[in-house]
Amino acid sequence: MDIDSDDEIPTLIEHPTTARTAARVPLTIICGFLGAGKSTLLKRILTERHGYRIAVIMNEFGDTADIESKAVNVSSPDDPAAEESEEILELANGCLCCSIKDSGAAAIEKLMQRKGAFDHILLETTGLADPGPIASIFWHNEEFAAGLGRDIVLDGVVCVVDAFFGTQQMEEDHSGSEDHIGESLKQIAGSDVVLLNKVDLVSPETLATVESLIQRVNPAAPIHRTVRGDVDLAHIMGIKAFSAPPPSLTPVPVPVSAPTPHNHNHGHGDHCDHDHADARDPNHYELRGISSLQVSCPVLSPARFDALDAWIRSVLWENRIPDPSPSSATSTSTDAEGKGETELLVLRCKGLIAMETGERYVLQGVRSMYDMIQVDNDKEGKGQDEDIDIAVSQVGKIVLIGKGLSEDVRRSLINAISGV
Ligand SMILES: Nc1nc2c(ncn2[C@@H]2O[C@H](COP(=O)(O)OP(=O)(O)OP(=O)(O)O)[C@@H](O)[C@H]2O)c(=O)[nH]1
Repeated sequence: MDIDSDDEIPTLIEHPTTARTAARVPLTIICGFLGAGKSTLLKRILTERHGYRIAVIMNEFGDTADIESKAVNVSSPDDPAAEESEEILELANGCLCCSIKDSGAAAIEKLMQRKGAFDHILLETTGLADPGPIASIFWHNEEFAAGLGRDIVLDGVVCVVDAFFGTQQMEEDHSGSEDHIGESLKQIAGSDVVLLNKVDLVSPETLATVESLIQRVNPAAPIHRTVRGDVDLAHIMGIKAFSAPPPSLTPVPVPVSAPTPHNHNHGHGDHCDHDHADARDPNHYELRGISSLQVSCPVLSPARFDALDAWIRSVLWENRIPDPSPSSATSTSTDAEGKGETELLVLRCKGLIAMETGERYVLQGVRSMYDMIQVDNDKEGKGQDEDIDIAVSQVGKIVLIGKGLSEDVRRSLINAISGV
């Protein structure tokens, strides 16, 4: 990406706030461990009066007796669409429930025929699903962009984690193979928001432990504690994870006289009752083959921005850091020897990049696909304090989540952005 090139300058026609993009319905992917509480969350959304018009796409709503019985109540026997009620149900609170039993795309296409009847789509995945490939269907997919992509835009990925079994699941969900990353870790890695559910079942200590694990696997995702999926829907919908700066990467401005910042990336409500004794090195963490890496990003010149872009391409597309010197070479897929070292693989990357020219870019990546989208300082700071723009212009941050994110990778990234 060459930001100096005239070809790359965003055109006035395609500004993000134009009518074309505004008309698209946001879609949120809900993933999570088996039994973590995905269906409970969705049932709550489908049955409570919350004022949102949401279409929920569930895997097996045929098994969800209480939702079906409500649907029977709202279906009229002489309704010509009754035959279809097995696939799309209209619920009393204005939501729609759609089954995705057969072909996912067909279910969504059918749903989109009712566009206007809902403002948001929630898509539940199975407990074993890796959200990365699913997110890819709705992002950077040419077929999708030419078809459903005209009506739908990916808003974010939400992962429901079981507070009771979460730690155990993350520890166990890892086969003997060095290359295997457990699905539960992929789900946390691939998410933009984590709902830590079933907090009623655990002690504050257990809660702090599982929360700390999640945060170290995915430092970019805010964590919200929930009981039976009771969450303010604004935390999981309309988050614009693929176009707006991640809130957890947005530095909070601190008054000069303030004490040492209480550096919280996660947003579990307004309280903070757990201790932070477990807050180890926040820049690098590895659990069962998956690791995360955070690097502060200085204000970049256009040349450094290009170097960062080239670095990301090399890491995401070729699974290697660019031109590693023999002493700093990280074992990669091209390393024939590979003796015991971990292959470099980025499952997710996020970042906020400030330019000398005053522009800000959001980096958002899912596996080999990524975007660096320019953020409109005035319009995209939704719900944020205006002062934050000042702080953001001074420093950015890059977070990588995946495998083999060694010290060499960090050094190489720092070199790329600092020009060393
Ligand atoms: N105590 C307690 N139980 C919960 C909570 N949330 C869900 N449950 C229960 O946990 C069980 C599993 O919840 P589900 O919502 O079916 O979980 P799921 O993620 O949809 O499960 P799969 O579809 O099998 O992956 C159910 O018996 C729920 O009633 C919670 O916050 N606290």
